[in-house]
Amino acid sequence: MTTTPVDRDTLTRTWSQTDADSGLDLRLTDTCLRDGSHHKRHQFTAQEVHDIVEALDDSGVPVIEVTHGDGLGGSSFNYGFSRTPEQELITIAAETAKRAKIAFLMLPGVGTKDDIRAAQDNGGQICRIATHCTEADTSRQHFGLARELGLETVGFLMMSHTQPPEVLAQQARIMVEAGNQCVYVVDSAGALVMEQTADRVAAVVAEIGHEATVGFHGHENLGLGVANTVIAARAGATQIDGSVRRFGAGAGNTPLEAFVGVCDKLGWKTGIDFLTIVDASEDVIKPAMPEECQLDRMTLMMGYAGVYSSFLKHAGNAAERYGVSGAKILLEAGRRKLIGGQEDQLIDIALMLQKLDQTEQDKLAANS
Ligand SMILES: C[C@H](O)CC(=O)C(=O)O
Ligand SMILES: [Mn+2]
Repeated sequence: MTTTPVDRDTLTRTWSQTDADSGLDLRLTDTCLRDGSHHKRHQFTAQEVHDIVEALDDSGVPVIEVTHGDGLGGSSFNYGFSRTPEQELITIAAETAKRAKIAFLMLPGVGTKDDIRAAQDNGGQICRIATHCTEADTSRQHFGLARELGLETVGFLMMSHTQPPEVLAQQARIMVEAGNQCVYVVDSAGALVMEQTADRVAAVVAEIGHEATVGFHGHENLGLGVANTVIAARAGATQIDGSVRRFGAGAGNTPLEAFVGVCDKLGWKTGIDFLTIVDASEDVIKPAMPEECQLDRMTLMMGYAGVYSSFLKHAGNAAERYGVSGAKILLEAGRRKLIGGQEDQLIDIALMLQKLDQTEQDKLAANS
């Protein structure tokens, strides 16, 4: 393993100087009202968003992300329609939070510049722009606009497990040159294993660490959310995502409350009160979840095969509709290296599996 040693003091200073949360070692973002939207099939009610924001804000969570799971404009036939318009949810979140900043996510090509403007008008303060990790150039004009509007900016390099550290570093450079202030290594598939996380974060820190901050967004599909997040922080990530109770796509995200407890034990200041956030998890977040996020056959397969976590419900739907194994759909999706936006190919795979007999299906799975 090769991890570049990091000057944590310099990094913490970089973002503290531009943010009111100075004094924290790590700045945590809860994403259950965005990543959890996948798990909830985008069915959040206004009341749930109000109650969750209130509870997270009371716990001291400094940033709360609220948007359709696939970002601004995601409410569609392809990704699933929202029960409550996301701009309404952003407005409620901004009106409810007393201290926390409200972040929103957008994927170029799914959301538009007008969606960014509307999200800011409704109280969003942090614009997070996500691209596949080899397509950072598609974010240039959106970062430009966000900075022009005075928004704080964050860039997401999705599916970071698919590229080596040096490619992520080059892509991070493109985002920073476009005006982005923080680049996240995003383990969309929950496929990264410890040192692989550290090496990617360290490479991005080495490339942009003196101009911008670095973040890490983990998923639990191999049960490594907290471990990967700790090692990411040790490698220099100072902005960290998680979702209380793991409320996110696939097996969910790094459980934020557990990570807060770990930070307390490591002496890393997050500004979040452990006891309050544990109560919020039990009393407010749990009742809003359709079910707990599971580490089961389907989600383990996602981590193992490197499949985008938000494919879980789509693969489940296709499996049920065409009477084939959801786990085999996911294995084949991993073999084909599908990325976000290719959800329709899960149906192609299900139809292909339907035509194969059991032995042929097993052979295909074994080659994945
Ligand atoms: C749009 C995606 O759900 C973004 C994300 O959370 C990830 O890639 O992970
Ligand atoms: Mn995610």
